[in-house]
Amino acid sequence: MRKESFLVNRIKSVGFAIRGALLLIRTEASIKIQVVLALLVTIAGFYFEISSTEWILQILAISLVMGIEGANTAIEKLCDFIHPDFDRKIGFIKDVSAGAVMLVSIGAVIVGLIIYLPKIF
Ligand SMILES: Nc1ncnc2c1ncn2[C@@H]1O[C@H](COP(=O)(O)OP(=O)(O)OP(=O)(O)O)[C@@H](O)[C@H]1O
Repeated sequence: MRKESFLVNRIKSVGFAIRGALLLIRTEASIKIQVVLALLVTIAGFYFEISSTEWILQILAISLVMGIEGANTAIEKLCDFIHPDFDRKIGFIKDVSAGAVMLVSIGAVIVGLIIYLPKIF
């Protein structure tokens, strides 16, 4: 069988990644909420005319939370696939994975407060 070129392989990988991101947004409730929040802070960014540095921090915070949420979802699905029954170790893995989302979310909220509180009050 003919080996596909490096470029064709890369383009296919991007296609799989886009399909994964769309699946995530279509199927996971938590990421839907994060998408809505991301849209709201993006509107706020334009409304309050935040600086380039603030845009960079805001975009980093949004993508970090969504990226870790995606990884958390993948870990949960993997756990459910390899061990659908109740297991203390699976519970630990899922808790740690959810904890990672919570940690970056706290950071993102703090970034948001530092950017917007001085502009609102
Ligand atoms: N197979 C299992 N064995 C032990 N504990 C589990 C198991 N499945 C879930 N848990 C516990 O329930 C918690 C929630 O797990 P679940 O997979 O429902 O995640 P979730 O955060 O509710 O995910 P989502 O709402 O995105 O589907 C886990 O963090 C873990 O403490």
